[in-house]
Amino acid sequence: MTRKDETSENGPILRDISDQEAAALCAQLREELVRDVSQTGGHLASNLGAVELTVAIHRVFDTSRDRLVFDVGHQCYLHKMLTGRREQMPTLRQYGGIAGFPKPNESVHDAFIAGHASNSVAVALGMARARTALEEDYKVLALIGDGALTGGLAYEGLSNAGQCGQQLLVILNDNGMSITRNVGGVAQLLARQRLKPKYLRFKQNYRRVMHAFWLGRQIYKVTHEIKKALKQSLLPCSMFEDMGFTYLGPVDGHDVAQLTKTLRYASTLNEPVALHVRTVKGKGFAPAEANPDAFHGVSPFDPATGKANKSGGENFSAVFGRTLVRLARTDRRVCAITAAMVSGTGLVPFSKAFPKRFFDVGIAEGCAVSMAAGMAKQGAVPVFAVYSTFLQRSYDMLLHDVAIDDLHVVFAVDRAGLVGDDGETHHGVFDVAYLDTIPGMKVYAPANFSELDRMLEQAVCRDSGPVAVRYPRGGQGGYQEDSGEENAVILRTGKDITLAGYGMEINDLLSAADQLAQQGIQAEVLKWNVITPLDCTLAVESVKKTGALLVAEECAGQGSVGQRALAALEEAGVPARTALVNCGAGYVPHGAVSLLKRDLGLDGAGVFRQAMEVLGRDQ
Ligand SMILES: Cc1ncc(C[n+]2csc(CCOP(=O)(O)OP(=O)(O)O)c2C)c(N)n1
Ligand SMILES: CC(=O)[C@@H](O)[C@H](O)COP(=O)(O)O
Ligand SMILES: [Mg+2]
Repeated sequence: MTRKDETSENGPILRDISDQEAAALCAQLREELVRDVSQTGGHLASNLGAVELTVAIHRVFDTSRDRLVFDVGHQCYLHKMLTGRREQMPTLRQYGGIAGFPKPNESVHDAFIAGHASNSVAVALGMARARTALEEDYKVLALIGDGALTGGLAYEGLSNAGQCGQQLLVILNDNGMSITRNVGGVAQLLARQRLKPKYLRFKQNYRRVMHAFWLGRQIYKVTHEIKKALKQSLLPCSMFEDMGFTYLGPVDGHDVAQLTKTLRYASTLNEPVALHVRTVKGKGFAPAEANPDAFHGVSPFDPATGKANKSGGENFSAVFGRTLVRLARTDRRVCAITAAMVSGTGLVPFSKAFPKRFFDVGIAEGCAVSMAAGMAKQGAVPVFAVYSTFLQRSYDMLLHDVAIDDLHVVFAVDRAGLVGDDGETHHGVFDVAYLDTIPGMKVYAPANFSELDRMLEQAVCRDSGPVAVRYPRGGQGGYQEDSGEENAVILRTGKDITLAGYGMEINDLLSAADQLAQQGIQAEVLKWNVITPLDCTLAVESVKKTGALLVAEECAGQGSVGQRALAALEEAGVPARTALVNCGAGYVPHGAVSLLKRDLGLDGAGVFRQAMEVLGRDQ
């Protein structure tokens, strides 16, 4: 049986439902959303806040033709539910299931890839321009949150879009929150903008009073000045209008009837329109409304209480945060920077202990790196804690602002390697290559908590120039010793094959070495502690002995440590049978890290299998 809310041959999916039916559908979707995400985990709070908005959009626009561009895309679950994927929600973010972000290869309704913030307006503008150039006829929408609006790329998009002179609807979903409370001047401007209804009421009353009584020129002048001051304090000139948009709002984002009416009106305007919608992050699920930060991205939980099914346990981010607090206690030059990821990067304790030395720049990784460069130039020791995938945004700032002058900026590169459920937009598999291209850069790859603690101290207190410490999402593995201060160390000696790697992959190499030992093969296990600049002296010596090298790493194949190691062998004239095990040339999908590693041959069994192949041994 088809459902009224999922059938669309032509036109908006929900075009035929009444306001009452729309409100009932919102309640039902909200309930299902909580139920499904409590099983799979995911971005619950953002989606709860976008229920009415998504339903209203699907009452007005036909997303199979009209192009709806999500910013970040973490708030697309309702859209997926309404576009034929409602039954698949229990597979959300699971290996082989539907993705947690829009994917054009999943549905014609997903107009564009999303995952990284602030690009939606630029992408939507590109679509609008293509539509006009190709003389086609459809609407283009960008749905952007107030958090994403802290990113510079959003303004590049807006600045161009406002002047484009054609239909383009930017919907601002303003809930006052990024992952944590939104920061910066634009967040303040939006907060004031939300007071607009009060201002309008004031204006109406003021006019009425002025018409009723003639109070004389002097009084008028005085009140005019008061009004001007009030206007400046309550409603600074609308940023959107100044950029060329017709500004509508702010509108109550949980009144589906009103939203639909406003969207219907907006859809008739053949010009750039900015619709400002006020929403509540976590709306309708009390634990999420009370704690939207904790429910931004959740692991499976009890839908009755909101309590997580499993407690998280110790992780690299928390160890990083603690170590940085320790270092900052003895050195007042140490400062911490985040780009809207204060909780994810483990910086909450630092922000509380040293509020004057803690800076959240919003979703502005480029700004964070340039700001860190400025701080370093003036004698501070800035530590920018950032996810590997988001640091990609700052490649030019790394090269231009930090490296040329060899400034001592420390990069705490979190979520390095596979991250799991977020998938291809979020895996930290490119930093190994891109950081290696930065002149003067040093990159540490701790394999466990105690190495992270020591290497971070080294990076902050004793190194100079740009230096990064990269570590993965989650907890440590069985290998928990500190391997010491050498650039590379032999953890286990053997004569038949060299298994080399760094970071948490060491656990899989040691497991493979155990499995090889059961076949009578003695593997030498080499661990790099520093991967840029890469010192291959020990690796070359080892391979001279074993005649075979396998390098395993959770990173893209191009620019990998393995590639560099092979080049070093060639340069040294050491012949060897070799295998490079990594993420290859493509993108890695979403799913549990253990399953992704299995598919890539990066788990212990996979490394064992490939080592056997290198050695030409039957299994
Ligand atoms: C370039 C980049 N940096 C950081 C992030 C991590 N991130 C994901 S969602 C989010 C907050 C987004 O806030 P907003 O756009 O207001 O959406 P809301 O969750 O409030 O609906 C952040 C910082 C990201 N996705 N992309
Ligand atoms: C949507 C987004 O980019 C973040 O919310 C990200 O999903 C956080 O990932 P972690 O769960 O690893 O902090
Ligand atoms: Mg927000």
